[in-house]
Amino acid sequence: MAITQQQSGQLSTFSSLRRVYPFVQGALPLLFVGIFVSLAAVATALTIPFALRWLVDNPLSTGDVAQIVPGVAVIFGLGMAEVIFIYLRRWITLAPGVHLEGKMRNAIYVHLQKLPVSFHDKWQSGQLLSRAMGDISTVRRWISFALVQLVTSTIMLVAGFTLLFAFNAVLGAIFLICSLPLIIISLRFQRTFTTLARNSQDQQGDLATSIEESVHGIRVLKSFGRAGEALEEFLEQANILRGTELAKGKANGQMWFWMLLIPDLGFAITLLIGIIEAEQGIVSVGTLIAFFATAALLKGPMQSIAPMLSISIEAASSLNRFHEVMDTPIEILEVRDAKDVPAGPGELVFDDVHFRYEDSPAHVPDLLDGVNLTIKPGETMALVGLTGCGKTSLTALTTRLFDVTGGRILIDGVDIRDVGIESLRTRVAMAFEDATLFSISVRDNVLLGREDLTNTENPVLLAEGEALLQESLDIAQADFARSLPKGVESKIGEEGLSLSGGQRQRLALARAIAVQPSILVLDDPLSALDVTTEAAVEKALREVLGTTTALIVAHRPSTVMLADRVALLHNGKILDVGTHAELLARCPEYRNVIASLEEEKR
Ligand SMILES: Nc1ncnc2c1ncn2[C@@H]1O[C@H](COP(=O)(O)OP(=O)(O)OP(=O)(O)O)[C@@H](O)[C@H]1O
Repeated sequence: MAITQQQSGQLSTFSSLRRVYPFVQGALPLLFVGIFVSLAAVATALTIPFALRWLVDNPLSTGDVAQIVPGVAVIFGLGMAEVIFIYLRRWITLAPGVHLEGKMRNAIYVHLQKLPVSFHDKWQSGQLLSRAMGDISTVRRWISFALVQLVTSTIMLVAGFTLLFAFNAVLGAIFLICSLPLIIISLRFQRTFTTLARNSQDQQGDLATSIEESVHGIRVLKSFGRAGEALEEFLEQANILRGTELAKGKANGQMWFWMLLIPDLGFAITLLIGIIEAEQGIVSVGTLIAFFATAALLKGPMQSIAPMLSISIEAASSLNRFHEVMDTPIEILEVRDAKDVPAGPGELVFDDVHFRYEDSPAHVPDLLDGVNLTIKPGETMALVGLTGCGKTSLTALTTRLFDVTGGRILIDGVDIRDVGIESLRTRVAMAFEDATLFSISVRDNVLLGREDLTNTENPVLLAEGEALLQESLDIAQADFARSLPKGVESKIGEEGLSLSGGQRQRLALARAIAVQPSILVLDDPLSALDVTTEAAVEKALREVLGTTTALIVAHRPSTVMLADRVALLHNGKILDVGTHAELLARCPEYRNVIASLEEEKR
């Protein structure tokens, strides 16, 4: 999805930057200390011209050698103090930036975990990755460096110009007038650079997605001989980004050109008039030197406006991109003071359930258009239907990956929207056809849903976890895990890619079993297994399923055989429920579906 600039994109740079406050709040005292130290550096620097004036107008003009040495020593001391203050500022302001970075990254991670599956369906992972990494780092750089610098430069400019006016009002006014075009140039730069910065960040996100997708899908690309096309597409995106970066560089370069030229021009004009005034005795040489020493000090802050502005604009844009994710509401909400799912036998009821995807066109009827189905405690129900009829969608509703758009789902008589989501997801475990494993050990993958047995020091619980791990592996026929180089401690490659599809499915099944749920929802989790392994898994599963309520999406007739009853999903409704034999005998649509499943199998 191409991310379009949303509401937050229309905020001014200042309003966008202000939104950093909640994240930097805790580190504000340190930030203020940083600004204070920075101002001390400024004050020290601005004192040097006074010392210079004194040195030129007094000991140097009178030739009082005894006073020259202490005068020089004072100037040297002031210079050293300024260096130390600048060093301290850099050191002190590092911590608030790192604090903010951690806080923002944690916040976006937590929010991403809570956002509904529908959000993740719409957003490219590269876009999320670039917002969680690159954009947050940009904001950190702004806080640690640009913000303090900007505040210090502004104060230094105000104080410096006041001093210039105090030294000589005419020269001060000339220097100020000569510097005014910088404001117009800065405003023009801000307009151009805001758009460029935003485009560049979005394009970086698109590029990250492209890399992520080609790495993830490398097998498909290679086997279909599409690596060349993928490379071309990547190069095209990289070229677009290069163009934007070059445009940014050009805008920056132009800005720098004026930022360097204008103060120098102002300096030259003022110097010329200053020399004429000194000639005429209107100002003393000492005052003139002090004036230009101050003016020279102001060149730094003036010229720092360009880079500070560009960092600030980038940070504003990064904050907008960050908030586009953070502002997305968590649609799957818990009721206030949600209770745990009450202990019960595990009856699962779909009561006139309606469901449609957000982006489904208005004229299309609901995907699930009044599903009524009761799965009795301990019963195994297979769910069959033609491809695309909504079986996976129906299973996703049971753990509130999506919410029903009408009707309700009850567990032991309680609406699943009235209980805590965490509690719901420990009572209902799912395994999907597309088995996702994490880059952690086999043990941690299988016991993922059993924090109570892993995140503990208690030896009894740890032993229980070990026994459960072994049992789950046995039931899922995942014995291969024990022969991996480090057994169950072996770390699985990214998303388990170093395992075969069937091995991944078996570990995902073991993970669902290890939750010891009262309701098990399996979305065709055995599709990648050979017939013999599938039979072995089913035999072992039958023992577990004796006490567990199960809803199994079946794509193979053999999976249907595992069930006590079968429900046929047809045109958004449950058309019939019965044993395999009953449905075969009385339901032509069922015979049709079974025939198509057998066809697929061949
Ligand atoms: N996240 C989504 N957003 C929008 N539409 C979706 C989404 N997921 C699925 N769909 C659409 O909903 C319909 C039902 O999909 P679903 O995966 O539930 O069917 P299924 O019966 O499980 O299919 P299959 O048997 O092929 O696995 C399909 O037309 C699909 O394109």
